[in-house]
Amino acid sequence: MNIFNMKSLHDAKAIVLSKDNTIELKSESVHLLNSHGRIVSETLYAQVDIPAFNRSTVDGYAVKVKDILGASDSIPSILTPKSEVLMGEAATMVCHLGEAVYVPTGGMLPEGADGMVMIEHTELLDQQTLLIKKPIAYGENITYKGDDLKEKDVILEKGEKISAYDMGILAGVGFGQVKVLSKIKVAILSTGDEIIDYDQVPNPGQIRDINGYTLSGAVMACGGEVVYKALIKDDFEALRAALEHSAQISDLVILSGGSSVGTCDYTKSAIESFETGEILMHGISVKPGKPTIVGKLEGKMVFGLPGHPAASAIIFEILVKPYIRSSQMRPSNDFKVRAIMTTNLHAAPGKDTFVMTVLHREEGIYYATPIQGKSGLMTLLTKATGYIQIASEQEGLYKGQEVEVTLIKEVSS
Ligand SMILES: Nc1nc2c(c(=O)[nH]1)N[C@H]1C(S)=C(S)[C@@H](COP(=O)(O)OP(=O)(O)OC[C@H]3O[C@@H](n4cnc5c(N)ncnc54)[C@H](O)[C@@H]3O)O[C@H]1N2
Ligand code: MOO
Repeated sequence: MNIFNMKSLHDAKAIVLSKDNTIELKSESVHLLNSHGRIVSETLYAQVDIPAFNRSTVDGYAVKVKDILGASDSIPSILTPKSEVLMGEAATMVCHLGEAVYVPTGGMLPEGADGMVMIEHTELLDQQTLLIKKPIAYGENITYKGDDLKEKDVILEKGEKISAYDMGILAGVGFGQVKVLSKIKVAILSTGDEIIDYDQVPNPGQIRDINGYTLSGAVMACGGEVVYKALIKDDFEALRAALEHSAQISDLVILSGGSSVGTCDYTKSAIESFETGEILMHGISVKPGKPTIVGKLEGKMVFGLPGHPAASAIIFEILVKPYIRSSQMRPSNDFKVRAIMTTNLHAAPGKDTFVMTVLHREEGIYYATPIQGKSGLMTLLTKATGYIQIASEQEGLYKGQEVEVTLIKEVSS
């Protein structure tokens, strides 16, 4: 009985990421303070120079460098100190030959000066006499107008994610509002008669919804917004109604459970029951996650993930996350670490096998220890630092072999 029309992982990814199936997110304007982690929807250019004026990087005296060539402790150069520059105010004086002007760190350099001497290399004998005991190079201890960023320089390219440092530079050039991609709107449906919410007490045979929350967190971590989250019983009409509502209010629908072929697994038939519904695949040759369904409804992608928490999480990582990133114009850039296997590991022949793994580091080398367990075990995910992918043609991995671990969280040691 060939129930699944199985796709290889490669083909599944190609279908999910094909131009016909990806969406273009709209653009919106957000306040700078809310821009962290958002994706810029148009290239941002500096509108001014940073710094906007020549300024000192030290507390000291602005001088003409040729006045103090060869200055030393034993034969200091003698200059006349002039009025000082005040922080936050324009330097209106001019530094002439034979003169020095006091400038605090970050203060504006007076016209005529071409170097800053640190105060510890000077000695103020009286109001008219300043000894300089060390020479400096032209431009020393000065940042010039536009050294950091010049007007029209690119700050962020379209599609880049805004970091904390980017927020600072955007403030520095005066951006109060930033044009970013709207967050992808995601509906998450946890299906199954046995599923109850966290605040209910399970009767025998019932379990609390884990996937709905894992998937919500995973969507948010990818920069998406969960606009609808619901528990749906194994009831064709209820699932159909939830799918219809989800497709209307979201850009993407994710279901968990009901992807297999049990009598109550309605996901596939519910999608197909709509005129605009279509099944793109049912079954991917991966372990875990084989019964995954990918379809479309009203032009929106619908991912039917397996109910087992680890399987649904792996399929999110390898299929849904790349889909969300492609909608954000960002190629997948999973962070991988090379590590040494601490045990032998068997793979499922003919399938790409994904195994949750703990990483530890000894003397600068990472070691990967697979967490053995069934895909229904949630603790696999909470313990794991990442996962190993064993290609379908490989029989397994051996102890001591170097592998790539794709990180799903930060490495703590
Ligand atoms: N005859 C076959 N049976 C199964 C096959 C198969 O190929 N032939 N594949 C197995 C595999 S692999 C998986 S994975 C599961 C997937 O089944 P479903 O997607 O239909 O998921 P359910 O049966 O609804 O649930 C499986 C398991 O996960 C628990 N679950 C479901 N939802 C949640 C949730 N939101 N939070 C926590 N746990 C959840 C559910 O109670 C079940 O224990 O099918 C195999 N069967
Ligand atoms: O997706 Mo299933 O987890 O291979 O058991």
